[in-house]
Amino acid sequence: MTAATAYGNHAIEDPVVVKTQAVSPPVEESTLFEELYQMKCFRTGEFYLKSGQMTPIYIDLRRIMSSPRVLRMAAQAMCDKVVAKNIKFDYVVGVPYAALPLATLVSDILNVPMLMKRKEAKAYGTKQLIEGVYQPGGTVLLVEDVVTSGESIRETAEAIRKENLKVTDAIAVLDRQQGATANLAEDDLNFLSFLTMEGILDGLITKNEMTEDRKQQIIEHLAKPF
Ligand SMILES: O=P(O)(O)OC[C@H]1O[C@H](OP(=O)(O)OP(=O)(O)O)[C@H](O)[C@@H]1O
Repeated sequence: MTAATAYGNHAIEDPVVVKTQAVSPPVEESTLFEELYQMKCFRTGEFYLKSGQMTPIYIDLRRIMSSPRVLRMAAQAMCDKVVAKNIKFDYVVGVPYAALPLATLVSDILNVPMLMKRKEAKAYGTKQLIEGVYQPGGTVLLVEDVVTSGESIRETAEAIRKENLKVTDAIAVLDRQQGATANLAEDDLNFLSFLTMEGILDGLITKNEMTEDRKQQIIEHLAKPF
């Protein structure tokens, strides 16, 4: 029997219990910032993004998979937001690769099935681009780690929509605030994030690692078209 839940109709046999809110109190932005700071996820210098743009600040959330506690906290933060916004979905898909561990935990915390989108289809086996068990017509929530332009989310949504699945919402741990919200809206995707670049820069000011002037310079740099 398929179980209908607050998150939609699951294509799995067992009754589903949504267990999100009872598990732990909501994650605070400042708490997650501190954990990411301690894990050295924020680096200033000269780095290049997927888009080719130079950035004076690089945010590497791939590091958090090395701490199950912090990884879970980041996933919980996204779950809190999804629940607060009352977003409904039947499947969770992480944008490959960095968001895959996060998506796994979001799937576990919300008890919603996960699917996996490959970067490239394999040339052997089933040759599928989307792995997992799903019913056409189901709705997918996309999970990202860090978003810049939103292009990776857009590409993932496109591949998922080709499988006759719906995608209306995407959530990330962090938005670099470089146009993703507007870009994704053009593709009928609502985008939410738990943290923002501005919040990270403010946090680095409190750590005496950045001045207000430098923050403004960085914001101006990141606002340039790329
Ligand atoms: O919003 P966008 O402009 O698409 O940029 C963000 C994407 O860039 C990074 O992935 P990356 O391409 O480095 O690949 P990875 O996840 O495999 O490390 C990040 O994990 C996002 O997926």
